[in-house]
Parts: sequence; C-alpha cells; structure tokens
Amino acid sequence: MTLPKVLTIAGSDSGGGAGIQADLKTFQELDTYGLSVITAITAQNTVGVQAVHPVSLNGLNDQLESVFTDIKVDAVKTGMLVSADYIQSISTYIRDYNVNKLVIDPVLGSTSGSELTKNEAIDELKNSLWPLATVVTPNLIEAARMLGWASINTVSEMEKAVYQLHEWGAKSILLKGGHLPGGESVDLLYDGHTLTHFPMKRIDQPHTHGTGCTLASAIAAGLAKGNSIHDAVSMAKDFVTCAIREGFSIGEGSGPLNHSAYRHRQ
Ligand SMILES: Nc1ncnc2c1ncn2[C@@H]1O[C@H](COP(=O)(O)OP(=O)(O)OP(=O)(O)O)[C@@H](O)[C@H]1O
Ligand SMILES: Cc1ncc(CO)c(N)n1
Repeated sequence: MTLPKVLTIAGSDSGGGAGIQADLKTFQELDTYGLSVITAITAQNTVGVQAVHPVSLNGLNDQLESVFTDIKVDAVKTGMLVSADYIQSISTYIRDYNVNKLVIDPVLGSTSGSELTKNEAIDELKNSLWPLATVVTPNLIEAARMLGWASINTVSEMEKAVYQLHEWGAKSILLKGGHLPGGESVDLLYDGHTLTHFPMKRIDQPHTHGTGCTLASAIAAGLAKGNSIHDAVSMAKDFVTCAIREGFSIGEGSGPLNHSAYRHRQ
C-alpha cells in the first residue's frame, strides 16, 4: 500500500488548532501521509500567541535535508516562515528537489495580531518562493499588506487584488474572503485564464481558529492525489466548511475546527 506524501513547512501551535497540528490532522483526514518541517514553536492558545521561538536556521536546514534527501514528497504546503533567510533556504530545497505542487499560505500574523512572519520577509517571499507556487492563498489582510493597500472590503476590490497578485508569478491565486464584511464569505481563484468565485453563506461560528491553515493543507492533499487546482480547491472548501460548522470550544477564546467533520459528513 502507498499514500500520497504531503509535507508541511510551518510553525507549531501548542493549542493544536492551527499551524503544523492543523496541517497534519487535515492530511490524515484526507488519506494522505503527512510530514513536517517545523519553522518555529509558538506558545499559543485560544486567546492568543503568548510567545514565538523560531527554531535555528541550522535546525530548519537539517529537517529539510533529512526529508528531501530520503523521501520524494508529492506536494508541499508552507505556513509561518519566520524571516527572509528561512524563506531563502526553503526556496532552494523546493527548487533543487523539483517540487511542482506547492501551496503557499502567506501567513504574516495571527488573528490576535502577533507577527509570525517578519514584514521585511515579504520581498523575499515575493521574489524567491512565490514564483514556484501552484497556488498562493492570502486572506484579505495579507493581500492588502502585500499590495501596499489600506484594505480590501468588497468583491470588486478582491477581483482587482487577485489579478495583481497573479502577476508576481504563481500559477494561481486563491484570495480568501473569510474576513469580508456581510453574510457571505467568497473566495476567488484565478489561474491566469479563468476567475472562479467560491461563494459560501457565512457560518455563524466563533470557533474558527486555523481555518486558513486547514484550507491550504486540504488543497495540498488534493493536489498530491493528482487533482487539478480547481478540483483541489473545491474539495478543500467542502472540507473546511464541514470543519467550521463543527468548530468547538476548548478554552476561553476562539476554539478549533473539527477536522473529522468532512469524513463523517452525510
Ligand atoms: N464564518 C465562515 N463561514 C464560512 N466560511 C468561512 C468562515 N470563515 C472563514 N471561512 C472560509 O475559511 C477559509 C479560510 O478563510 P480566512 O479568510 O478565514 O483565512 P485566514 O484568515 O487565513 O484564516 P486564519 O483565521 O486561520 O488565519 C476560506 O475558504 C473562507 O471562505
Ligand atoms: C503556528 C501558526 N501558524 C499559523 C497561524 C495562523 O492561523 C497561527 N495562528 N499559528
């Protein structure tokens, strides 16, 4: 027996809802084999991020070397990338080992406002990793920050943003509308030819910690299984929607999703 192999390069969330923990749960639920390279350890819970401890650059490189020299991964997903030198290293491995299914979730900060990838790293991300991506999945805040815009608040502003972000060389962009005001959360996928809207009635749910990580990981699992980007995104949207519907409370703040909800759906 064999399973498609999916690698996440991301930060650890001690609360278990986002980062590496969300990614590995998602890979498992989608019948793929999950591997992990950890960029940083975050001391985090449902209330916020209390501390960030990046692993050393040597520690990062050792993990990358161990995985890539032995295991042929089918797809890679990246999350929290810490700083420009970490991004440089990761880009080198992605290029040298011909990874051709790459999902970049350009995590810049947590919902509670902690910096998870340094602002100065945006240029490195844009120049070295972005052009290698099958898809980049910014939320509205990340997209606005990377474009140098004050904010993105409407679907027509989202359309303008997705076209501009596509010019930076990724095969496709999925701009997520989870933070859009109003009753709908629309995601836009642009692959250079077709713009696809994925509209979704907003689920009234306070427990949404880790939605972005979960969506990007589900896309990576779908790609690893040989699906097209459109089919992978469509499946990933169903996966995250089921998981959000069954989000639950584990502490004082915003709780995690239920990653097994998609498997148990009717
Ligand atoms: N309340 C909701 N109802 C339905 N779908 C949602 C809701 N919130 C987020 N989503 C969906 O979840 C996915 C993640 O979107 P979002 O914009 O929240 O990402 P993010 O901000 O990167 O996530 P995170 O909160 O993990 O940082 C998108 O597909 C979005 O449409
Ligand atoms: C480790 C980590 N990665 C990503 C996010 C964004 O949800 C988070 N809160 N924590």
